[in-house]
Amino acid sequence: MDSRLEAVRNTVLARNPGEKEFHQAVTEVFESLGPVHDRHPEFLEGAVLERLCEPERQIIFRVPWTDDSGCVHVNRGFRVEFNSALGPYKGGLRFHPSVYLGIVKFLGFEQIFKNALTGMPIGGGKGGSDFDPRGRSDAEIMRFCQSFMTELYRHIGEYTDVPAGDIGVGGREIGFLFGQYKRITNRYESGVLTGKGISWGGSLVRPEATGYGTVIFAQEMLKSRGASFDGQRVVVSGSGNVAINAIAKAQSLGATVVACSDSAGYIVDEAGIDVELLRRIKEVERARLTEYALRRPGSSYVAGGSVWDVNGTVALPCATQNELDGDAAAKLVSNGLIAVAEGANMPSTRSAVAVFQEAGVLFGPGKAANAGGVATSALEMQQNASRDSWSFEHTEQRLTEIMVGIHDRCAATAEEYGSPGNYVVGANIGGFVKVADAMLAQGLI
Ligand SMILES: NC(=O)C1=CN([C@@H]2O[C@H](COP(=O)(O)OP(=O)(O)OC[C@H]3O[C@@H](n4cnc5c(N)ncnc54)[C@H](O)[C@@H]3O)[C@@H](O)[C@H]2O)C=CC1
Ligand SMILES: O=C(O)CCC(=O)C(=O)O
Repeated sequence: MDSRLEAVRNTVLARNPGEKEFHQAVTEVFESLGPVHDRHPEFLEGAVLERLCEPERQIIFRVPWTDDSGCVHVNRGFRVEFNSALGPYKGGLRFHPSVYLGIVKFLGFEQIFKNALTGMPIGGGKGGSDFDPRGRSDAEIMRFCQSFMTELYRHIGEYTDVPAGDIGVGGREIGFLFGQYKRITNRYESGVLTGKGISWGGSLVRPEATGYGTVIFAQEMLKSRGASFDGQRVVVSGSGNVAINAIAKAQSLGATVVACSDSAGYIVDEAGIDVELLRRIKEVERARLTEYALRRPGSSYVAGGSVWDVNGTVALPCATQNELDGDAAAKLVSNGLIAVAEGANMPSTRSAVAVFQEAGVLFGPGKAANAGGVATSALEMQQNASRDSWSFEHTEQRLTEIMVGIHDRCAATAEEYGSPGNYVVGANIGGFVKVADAMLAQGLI
């Protein structure tokens, strides 16, 4: 790493002790930015990096709620409003027991660059809670969401901060959160949240957008080498919103997706995953992945282990951070992998990324490859602002144009800064320069 940037990075790490995922995200971005600072000394003079790494605002709050038996629980809620140079803070909410400040900050930091890459007017933020939704009834989820929003409402708004979903937060939770916001404020402020239901201000394609966008990005990478999804053997991790829609899109382009996972194990289905069955099991019944193998002849469930043991030519990690390490990467490479696109945020460890890049595998980092979700959230905000509702075809066309644009911008930026084919460099520099220019233009704030 460039020594000027290393000094800033070390200060950031020392100021934020124990936040290892945030440290990892910061380090990975800084490693790309040396050439930019050679060309733009004004970024150093303006302390852009120091400011960028310090969130504009961090909110931590108590979330008390009662379970169905009347027992009181207390969770912790977070919203990190990281950077508003390009627009209102924008980013999802994660409900998962692993959530703490370091996770929310890594996600919020990544979101700044991702949102800049979309070309839409959105800043970066992220939030969530250490609440574990697993096994909770609808009534418990509703009470938790209502309590969470009873504090969060005073910090968000169409022009301030616009949350959405992430792990553990989907359409059901956004509904409960929106209802409580409306009740407290007495305002039907559609643009305050995205990922809403289609009959009350949501956008068609938003549920599919992250998974579809990841595959569109991967398809563009494959095209750069004269290949396509047609005939590829694809391995996906996760079985949530992003994974299911990535599977659907990859198979619609002629690939066979042979495996996907949850936190307890994975399924293998050599005939290609039956997406409608998977959707029913995960999204309607909210059951475990084991159900899939019980109902689908010819498929099998492997308890524990790693889905990356299954060989494929394309890998789409769509579960969670640091789920694919250097050993798994080496195994995938030796099994014939040609491309990886990250549907999840930072699913590959730094050593995994190094293995892929050294082997010449096409590698699309999450902040570029999974930007279709937040981009379609911005399209939802546009529809809300104009009290309009677009067709599926029109919205999907916009998503496709945005993803192709992100791919091309990353490729062109990597080339311009001397790292042709390196989408990590392209995404980090492309996102950074846009935000840094806006920050300098807006003065010392
Ligand atoms: N929902 C969205 O629009 C966006 C989501 N993402 C990222 O995509 C990833 C997945 O999010 P969603 O699909 O929305 O969440 P989700 O809650 O719908 O699904 C998460 C899935 O990951 C699995 N999972 C969690 N930990 C795991 C582990 N250790 N090993 C294997 N599987 C594990 C869960 O079983 C579940 O199937 C996250 O990294 C999220 O930050 C990124 C951009 C947008
Ligand atoms: O749609 C959004 O606002 C947030 C999506 C998100 O959380 C992400 O891109 O990681």
